[in-house]
Amino acid sequence: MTAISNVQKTKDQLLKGVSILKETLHSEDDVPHVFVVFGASGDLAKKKIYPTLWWLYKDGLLPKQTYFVGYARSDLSVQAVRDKSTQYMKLQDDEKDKFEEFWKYNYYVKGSYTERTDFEHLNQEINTLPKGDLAHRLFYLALPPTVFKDVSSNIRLCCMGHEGWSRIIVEKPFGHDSESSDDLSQHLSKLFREDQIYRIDHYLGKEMVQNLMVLRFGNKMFSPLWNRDHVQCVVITFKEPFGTMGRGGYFDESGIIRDVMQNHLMQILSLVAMEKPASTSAEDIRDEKVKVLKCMPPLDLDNVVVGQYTGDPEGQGDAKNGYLDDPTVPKGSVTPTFATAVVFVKTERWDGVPFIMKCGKALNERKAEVRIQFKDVPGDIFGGQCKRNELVIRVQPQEAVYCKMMVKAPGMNINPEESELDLSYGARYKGVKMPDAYERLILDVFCGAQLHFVRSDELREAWRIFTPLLHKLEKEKIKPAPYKYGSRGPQESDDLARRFGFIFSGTYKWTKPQL
Ligand SMILES: NC(=O)C1=CN([C@@H]2O[C@H](COP(=O)(O)OP(=O)(O)OC[C@H]3O[C@@H](n4cnc5c(N)ncnc54)[C@H](OP(=O)(O)O)[C@@H]3O)[C@@H](O)[C@H]2O)C=CC1
Ligand SMILES: O=C1O[C@H](COP(=O)(O)O)[C@@H](O)[C@H](O)[C@H]1O
Repeated sequence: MTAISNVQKTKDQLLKGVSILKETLHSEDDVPHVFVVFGASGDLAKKKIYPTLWWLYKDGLLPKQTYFVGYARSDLSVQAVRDKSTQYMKLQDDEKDKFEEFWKYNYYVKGSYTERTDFEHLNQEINTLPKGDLAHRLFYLALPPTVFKDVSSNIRLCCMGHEGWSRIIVEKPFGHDSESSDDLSQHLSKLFREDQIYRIDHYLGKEMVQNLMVLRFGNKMFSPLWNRDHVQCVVITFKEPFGTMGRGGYFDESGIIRDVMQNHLMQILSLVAMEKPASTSAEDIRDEKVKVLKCMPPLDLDNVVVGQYTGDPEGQGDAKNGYLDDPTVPKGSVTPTFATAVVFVKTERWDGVPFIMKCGKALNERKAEVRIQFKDVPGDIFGGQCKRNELVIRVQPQEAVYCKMMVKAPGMNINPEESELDLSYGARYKGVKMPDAYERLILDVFCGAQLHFVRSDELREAWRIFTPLLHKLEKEKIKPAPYKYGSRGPQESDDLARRFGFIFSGTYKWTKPQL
């Protein structure tokens, strides 16, 4: 089959998938849906939630009668919300009429997060929408954690659907440590059933994270290799090339371990390490993920490196400033902006295999990936020339799956050379639109699909693994290793990875294929 017809086939399959989805959603067309955005005045709402609702709306993926209600303390209007969010909506010239139509379904209600009467007022406003009293209701908490409890209690008291279902979507942070997370979970569980709670970890909405299950369980060739007999180590990386940029005050409360490692990287780790689930149902898959976490002992400080970026005097703009130069960061803060941690999964499959999680801000590039480094080939006959195979699943940017392998260098001699099997999505799936993580996840909430959301027991286990380390770092005020803005992080991180058997040869060179 030619490359072009392959692309067409993929598009056809995707279109078929989308039309099944539309059928499912539109089967509820006669019941109105009301999507309430709490914190409609905020950053998340303008940058992610409203743009996502617009993309879903314009693609015809939402049930026919869906109304959007923004709620916040600020004295705003629909026009003000629209003005703030339009720049993030990637509006095309030929979409202007549809865009006007979208905003006609929008409403704005001003109110506090604490007063019951304000929520009664919100409920009255919802009821005045066409068949509003019968509507299914989705409540998105795009809010700081300080008001989670008040808002969720008030929703329960005043705003639940009478005939239709109600679902609540919660953004991280889900607590600060085991105790605070349990407290929040208990609070929510008194108000809502687990099937009404959607805890967002937006990494679970990314194409390549969702792909992990298919790669692992839809291919015979990987399963015999996916274990301690063949895998030397697994490296899961998140890198961002910018610092906290004036948001240091907010970031300082959490640090990179809470911000990225305890949630996004742990979610990826459990999908890489889990056993094959009994089915693709949300509960079967989440059961397997929880089992992985249960087999992981708490993190040991000896297996962790924390870092904090310093300014690069030769850098441009923001790169000149270190974390501590941010005026919103408390003086002398020891909050890590970088961390590498080695963890173990004590199962028959993985015992002894280091899982190296690495994440940081103000680094040399933007990248998120999973790297499976395989063991050396036993019984070498090539005079030590062969490098370890690596299977890399690049989550972003430029999604790809590639396998670094040895081949005979083309020519008359038999010399091994490093090369790759390369599946670059940009080339293989040219022209196919990759939905944004939030698009997939919000659509899942409409459909009632909980697979890509965090269950309360997953959360509890993840905090169990991280809480002792976090408390120790904070109690002992452990000083992070400095690293320069724009570097790969502190040297200590590479030393740690090497100590656990990861080998970087520095010899691999990738030649981008000419398309
Ligand atoms: N389809 C595609 O798009 C493909 C793209 N490529 C590209 O080719 C380039 C090279 O490939 P890659 O797989 O990264 O292989 P490399 O061998 O260059 O790097 C492998 C790993 O070694 C780490 N590393 C880099 N420098 C050092 C160092 N000095 N000490 C210790 N560890 C180090 C990197 O970690 P860290 O992340 O911490 O820097 C990375 O995880 C990449 O940019 C990759 O994206 C390759 C194949 C296919
Ligand atoms: O959750 C978070 O993720 C973002 C990175 O998300 P991405 O989709 O752009 O990779 C990160 O910048 C932020 O600090 C963190 O809270």
